[in-house]
Amino acid sequence: MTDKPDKRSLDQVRADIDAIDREIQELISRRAKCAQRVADIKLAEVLAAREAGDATAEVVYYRPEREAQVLHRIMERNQGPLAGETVAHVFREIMSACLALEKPLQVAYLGPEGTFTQAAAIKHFGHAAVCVSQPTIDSVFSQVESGECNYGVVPVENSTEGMVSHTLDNFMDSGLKISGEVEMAITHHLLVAAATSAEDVTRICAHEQALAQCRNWLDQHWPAVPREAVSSNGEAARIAAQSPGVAAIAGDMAAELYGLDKLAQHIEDYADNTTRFLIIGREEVPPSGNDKTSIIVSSRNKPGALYLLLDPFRKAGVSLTRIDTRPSRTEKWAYVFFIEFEGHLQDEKIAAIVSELEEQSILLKPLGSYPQAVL
Ligand SMILES: O=C(O)C(=O)C[C@]1(C(=O)O)C=C[C@@H](O)C=C1
Repeated sequence: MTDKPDKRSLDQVRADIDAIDREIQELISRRAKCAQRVADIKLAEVLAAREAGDATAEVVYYRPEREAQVLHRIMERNQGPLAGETVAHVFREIMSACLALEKPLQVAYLGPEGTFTQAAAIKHFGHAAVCVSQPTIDSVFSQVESGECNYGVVPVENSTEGMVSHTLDNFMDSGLKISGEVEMAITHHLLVAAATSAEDVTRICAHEQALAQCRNWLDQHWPAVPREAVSSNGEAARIAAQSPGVAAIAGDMAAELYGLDKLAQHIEDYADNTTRFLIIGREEVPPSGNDKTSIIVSSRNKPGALYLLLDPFRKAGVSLTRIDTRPSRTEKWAYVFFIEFEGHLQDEKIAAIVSELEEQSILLKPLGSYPQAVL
């Protein structure tokens, strides 16, 4: 049996916590000053490059490969009692704040507010990034292309609903690069305005994908209540906040944003429902040591075409993480494949595979190499 702590020992431990907090705060300030110094160095380097005749040189404040390395190292050296991922989340926010001191990032995401895409943007960039809601995937791309926003966040695949073809189609025409990926476990709740009871609910609203992902649960628990598909779960939550008769299916972010109560939690039919998002930007990302590469390849419509495209990966022992095909949109493209694999375009082995593929395909477009998701 452990002794009940007395008042003095509680005070003592709190005094320890106060002293530790002071130290942590000092260290965070020192770290932030380092980030400011980093920003000065980056700016000086770009000014020197411009003076030397490189008119296109631009300061790149956000460095995804460096952030991934920092977060990996934090998780590796973690000794507990906090989980490695928990500590990494804290450092994610510290780096986010340090980067905002260098330059606040504008991040376009597929909105509206309260959707999982916004949650993905915050998970990846931290709370110091300025996240800007966009009505469509196209406008996320165009905001980044025009330089209005530094980066964009778009959904690319869902473990139960499959790939988001509109995102992949955008890559065919865009010069943007993938600079990162985020995975989000998607958990849905049944949400209502405060003080609404189950008996008051006469309609359930959600995006059609969310309605599909919760179909069995709804059939079992709410068979008689009409369901209505709306443009997003965030929109459903907004409606529920204004109309007590409406329940919304949405995630924690929407519940918090609109101050909704949970009538039921985790109502999705499949527990491991995950959505993957891509970060899009204008720069190529240097290797982090733990990277993925995405390419678009089109090949001639001849027997064994897919086999020929995949064989270089098999020979080099490189793991594919995804392969998808889209209907070709030009006459000469017979097939268009989206292929993702482990490694970086700057790795010799990967560069050799890509040049072998180039010989066999009508078109090969690298979409970028980027650090594998850490959190
Ligand atoms: O190392 C850099 O290039 C930094 O700008 C510093 C820092 C950090 O806080 O650690 C901040 C932003 C970058 O995205 C990466 C890392």
